[in-house]
Amino acid sequence: MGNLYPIYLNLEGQLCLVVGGGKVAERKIGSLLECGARVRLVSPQVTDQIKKWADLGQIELLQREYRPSDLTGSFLVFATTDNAEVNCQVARDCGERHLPVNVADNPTHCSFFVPSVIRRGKLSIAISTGGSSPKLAAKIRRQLESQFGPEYAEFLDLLSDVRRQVLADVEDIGQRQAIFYSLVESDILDLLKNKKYDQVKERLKNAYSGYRS
Ligand SMILES: C[C@@]1(CC(=O)O)C2=NC(=C\c3[nH]c(c(CCC(=O)O)c3CC(=O)O)Cc3[nH]c(c(CC(=O)O)c3CCC(=O)O)/C=C3\N/C(=C\2)[C@@H](CCC(=O)O)[C@]3(C)CC(=O)O)/[C@H]1CCC(=O)O
Ligand SMILES: NC(=O)c1ccc[n+]([C@@H]2O[C@H](COP(=O)([O-])OP(=O)(O)OC[C@H]3O[C@@H](n4cnc5c(N)ncnc54)[C@H](O)[C@@H]3O)[C@@H](O)[C@H]2O)c1
Repeated sequence: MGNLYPIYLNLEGQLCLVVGGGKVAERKIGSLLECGARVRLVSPQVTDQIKKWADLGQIELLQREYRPSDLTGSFLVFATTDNAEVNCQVARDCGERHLPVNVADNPTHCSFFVPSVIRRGKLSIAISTGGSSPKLAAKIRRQLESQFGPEYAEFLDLLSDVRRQVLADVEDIGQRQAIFYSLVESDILDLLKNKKYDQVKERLKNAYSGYRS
């Protein structure tokens, strides 16, 4: 396998098919729902949590064995059964239809892997070991989790607001770059971490008040 190409997908409203309804399916469905995907699940047996999602109308449940026609309309496919042959058939069917497929028990049949993810508001950090060791990916996630605290979510919200304002107010590209640079390099993250919000306001005011066109 060569280098993997990392991308961030917008799954809002997109139909994702999950084949199999066990522990792995439950984890994949949880993260798909967090991203606003529509989930169709096909599996004779399902976990209690999956049943709950179906009862609440949060996912579509087809409680039977997989058929190739289940793939119709899918944007992404996850083969998570405990039957290697079924998973392999799903991968083949997806290959014929040029559909991206994740196969839980066989990295060589995956056209994409699911990474381990840290989220802090709009910041997301994804970690993959190219299928070599999901356990190491999870360990690195835990290490990074302590390094990137909740203040990053607040910082990004501020940066996003300021960015919109600066793009509207400051015509000169050089000046805009200088403002963005000074904010990113400032001590605002530390101030947020220590809840010194008055000083944060001060920093923001100083950062771009002199530049208005
Ligand atoms: C990151 C994460 C994302 C997610 O699934 O949400 C993820 N696996 C996670 C957890 C996890 N995985 C496994 C256990 C059980 C404990 C253990 O056995 O270690 C646990 C639970 C735990 O660790 O507690 C075992 C396992 N995983 C795969 C196989 C099959 C194989 O390798 O052949 C087997 C062996 C089965 C066996 O032994 O029979 C395959 C894949 N798992 C991947 C991703 C992809 C590669 C990612 C990369 O590039 O690194 C890939 C290739 C396909 C895919 O699923 O996308 C998530 C961590 C979330 C987090 O905690 O942050
Ligand atoms: N990728 C990962 O992150 C990861 C992690 C752990 C384990 N695994 C592997 O993934 C596989 C699934 O693990 P699990 O713990 O979720 O298994 P599980 O036993 O909890 O669930 C298997 C599910 O597959 C369903 N199923 C069986 N045949 C089917 C068919 N023909 N059509 C549709 N659904 C069918 C069953 O009804 C059941 O719901 C195993 O092979 C395991 O080794 C992968």
